Amino acid sequence: MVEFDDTFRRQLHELFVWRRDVRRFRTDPLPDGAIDRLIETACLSPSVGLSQPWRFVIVDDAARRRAVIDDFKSCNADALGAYAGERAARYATLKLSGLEQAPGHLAVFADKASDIGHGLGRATMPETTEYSVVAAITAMWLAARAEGIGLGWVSILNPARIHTILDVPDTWKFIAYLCVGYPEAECDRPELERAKWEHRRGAGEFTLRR
Ligand SMILES: Cc1cc2c(cc1C)N(C[C@H](O)[C@H](O)[C@H](O)COP(=O)(O)O)c1[nH]c(=O)[nH]c(=O)c1N2
Repeated sequence: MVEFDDTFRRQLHELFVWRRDVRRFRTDPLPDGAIDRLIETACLSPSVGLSQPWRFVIVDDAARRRAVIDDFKSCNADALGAYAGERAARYATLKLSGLEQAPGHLAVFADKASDIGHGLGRATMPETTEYSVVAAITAMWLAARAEGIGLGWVSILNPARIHTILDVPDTWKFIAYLCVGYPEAECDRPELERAKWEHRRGAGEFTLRR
């Protein structure tokens, strides 16, 4: 039996406040085993039917990393092209990945074909497989921050291309490409808010009572 006290709860709240999506990394390497440890923590996450559908690919190969970076550049150029006027000008100023600097690259997939969990909870909502993987990523994001490690989620990528680059089974659905490393700086406000792209809103805007 473990009990959590007020001090822990205050610190946990600070962890939520100070977790960031990181795009600006120092290039110094992560300690040996850091990514494996984060994956171990992620595997403690809730999953539909205890299916543990997360699949992790640590990307160390330089050619594969280069191919992912090239795909990001191509997708980001397309994304920029979809905006016009002032919004396009602002988009062009944003830094939307730390792929070039981050010492760690980690791709995360959902295994849609796994029998683990015997289908429990998935018959009516098959998408709960993907939800489970996102829950694991969130746990990893917070665990990393608690160690001073930053994590940046990159979704400006072509999933089919990532499949080919990483040569993973067809039944794996691409969920996230994560940059991992030490952040250049810490902040308690999202970078997109500081860049005046969007502002963070409070819970009152998203909560209904019925
Ligand atoms: C599913 C998903 C996908 C992405 C992101 C997040 C999530 C949850 N985010 C990070 C996102 O911009 C960031 O979380 C918000 O701006 C809020 O900032 P903090 O995470 O609070 O720092 C993100 N950021 C970025 O620069 N490039 C990207 O491709 C993505 N993609």
